[in-house]
Amino acid sequence: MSKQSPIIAPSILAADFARLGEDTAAALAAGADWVHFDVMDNHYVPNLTMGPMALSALRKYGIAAPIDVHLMVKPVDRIVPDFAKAGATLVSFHPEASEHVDRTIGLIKDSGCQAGLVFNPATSLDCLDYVLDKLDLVLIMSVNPGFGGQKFIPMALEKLRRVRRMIDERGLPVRLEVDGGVTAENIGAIAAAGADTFVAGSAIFHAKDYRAEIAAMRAAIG
Ligand SMILES: O=C(CO)[C@H](O)[C@H](O)COP(=O)(O)O
Ligand SMILES: [Fe+2]
Repeated sequence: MSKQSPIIAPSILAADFARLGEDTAAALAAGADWVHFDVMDNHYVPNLTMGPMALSALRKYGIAAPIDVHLMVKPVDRIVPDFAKAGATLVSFHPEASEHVDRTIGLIKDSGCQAGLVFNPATSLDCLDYVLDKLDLVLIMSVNPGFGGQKFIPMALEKLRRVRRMIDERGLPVRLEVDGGVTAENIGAIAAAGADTFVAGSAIFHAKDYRAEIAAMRAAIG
């Protein structure tokens, strides 16, 4: 199993919160594949964003694309079924935010969602040895979580290469996602390091022309 077809997932953290439905729909109409939905709890990370009600509102508005929920909340288990009911497609969490990583993965799957595990820049990949075959996605953070608009941390590239090797050696259909500071300028190097799923917030939503920005990203991925 090698790299899967590229997915571009705009982080709506950088969208206009006063017109979230329209802005999300505009990014999808401009060629994005997924919606990346950042959930911050002012506890696991020092910021506060959106919950299941906002996700449900996007579904009601008519957003039908896969919604990739990035949970930066601790503890994580209690809120997982709420996001599943609200219409999440994939739910990712940080191992530090769960007392029992394997149990949380099971909970996400039993709720009817795909499961992802997220690694901060300084978090070890050790637990992946034990759970990689149960995951649908591994997310490598290329910034410290909590805020959009930060600069890409280059050491994420080596981590991506390591996870790409693990996925390929085991022949697993696991997506490898990157999140934080992704731009049309650095996305080529990120793809070459093994990522196939790209979150980009500021680069897309702060661009004048979403379509041109997404097209430039796709061209650079190759
Ligand atoms: O999880 C996140 C931050 O914790 C965001 O998804 C990430 O920062 C994307 O925003 P940008 O592309 O602006 O860096
Ligand atoms: Fe994120």
